[in-house]
Amino acid sequence: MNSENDARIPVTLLTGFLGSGKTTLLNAMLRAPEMAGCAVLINEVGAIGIDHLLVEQVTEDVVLLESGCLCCTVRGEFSRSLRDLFMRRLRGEVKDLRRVVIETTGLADPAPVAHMLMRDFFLAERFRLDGIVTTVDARNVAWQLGQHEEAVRQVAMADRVVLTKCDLLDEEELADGEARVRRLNPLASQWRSRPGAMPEGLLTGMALYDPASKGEDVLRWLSETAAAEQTRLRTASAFGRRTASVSAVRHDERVETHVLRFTEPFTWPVFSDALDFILSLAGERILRIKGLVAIAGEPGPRVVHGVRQERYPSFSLPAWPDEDRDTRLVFIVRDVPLEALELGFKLRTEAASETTGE
Ligand SMILES: Nc1nc2c(ncn2[C@@H]2O[C@H](COP(=O)(O)OP(=O)(O)OP(=O)(O)O)[C@@H](O)[C@H]2O)c(=O)[nH]1
Repeated sequence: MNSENDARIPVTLLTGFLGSGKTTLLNAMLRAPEMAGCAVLINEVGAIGIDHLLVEQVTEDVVLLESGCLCCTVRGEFSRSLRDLFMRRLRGEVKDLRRVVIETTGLADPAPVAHMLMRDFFLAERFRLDGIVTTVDARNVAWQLGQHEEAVRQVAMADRVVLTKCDLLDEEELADGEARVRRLNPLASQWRSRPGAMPEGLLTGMALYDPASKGEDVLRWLSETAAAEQTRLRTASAFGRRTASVSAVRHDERVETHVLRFTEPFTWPVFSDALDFILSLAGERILRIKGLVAIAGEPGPRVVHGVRQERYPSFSLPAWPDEDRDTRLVFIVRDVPLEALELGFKLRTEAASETTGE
């Protein structure tokens, strides 16, 4: 069946390593007129979700998948959410559903998600995996592809790759990033991001996702997923119950997500200094930071982002996006205990308060 006379709802999988610009690209995509009628499923690991609060509310249908990493819990909340979406459309509660975009976590392996969309009978009859779009952080491409298997899989399985942070690099560095991507996946088309805009034609002409065009590795990952699924089904029927995970260990076990929460507002210089202190101590062991920070006297939170040791410009929201007014910081780290982060923050903010008398 060609995709033009296929009535199934196209699903785009938006993936990419930690901090590579998925949410930024998603916001740009949702502003594009051709994305009208798009529902969004956002998956986040960690005790709190922040990304869904930062997706601009141009679509009413933003669903947060928070019960764990999508690739590990694919049979649970993810398939349920897609089913619910379809049933709500049938009941007329979702008026216009022309596309679904699923933003995965930065550590997700796309293979189980792709496998589920292609093999689950209910879903495969109603939705079609249109394609996989992967964001690649041009500034950190060598580190990501060199050290993180998840990043390699995300690029290898992509139909379209968007190189991000291009505004921060020169032509030679960008060409190097593109060449690294091409070596892993010569068939994926590549785009360079432009701040605030969806790359032109990014989603046009994406036919059905075709794993066969992606090389042997991708076929192997998909078949490993299928084999794990068979084992799961056998185990499930043997014990008469369903289990949630497809694979016991899919991620680097040393990578953890910690959440710090503070009830008292900060002053910006004190917070900023404490965060810099943590970054200087933990260094390369910090993979990603993001959070909402309560600043005394400001009506909305400051949004902070960091990838490895680099902090990105923070910005203020005019109002809090939900009822919760606490500072919430998510740290994705390797080999950094939560207590070290807590202690670092405590020491530094207390010292600053003593100096300034706050
Ligand atoms: N200069 C610049 N900054 C960017 C670009 N794309 C993203 N960023 C910044 O990079 C940081 C991370 O971007 P996100 O869009 O949150 O990245 P993400 O992939 O959704 O992050 P996770 O969900 O944590 O994996 C933010 O501070 C963005 O503003 C870009 O093209 N140029």
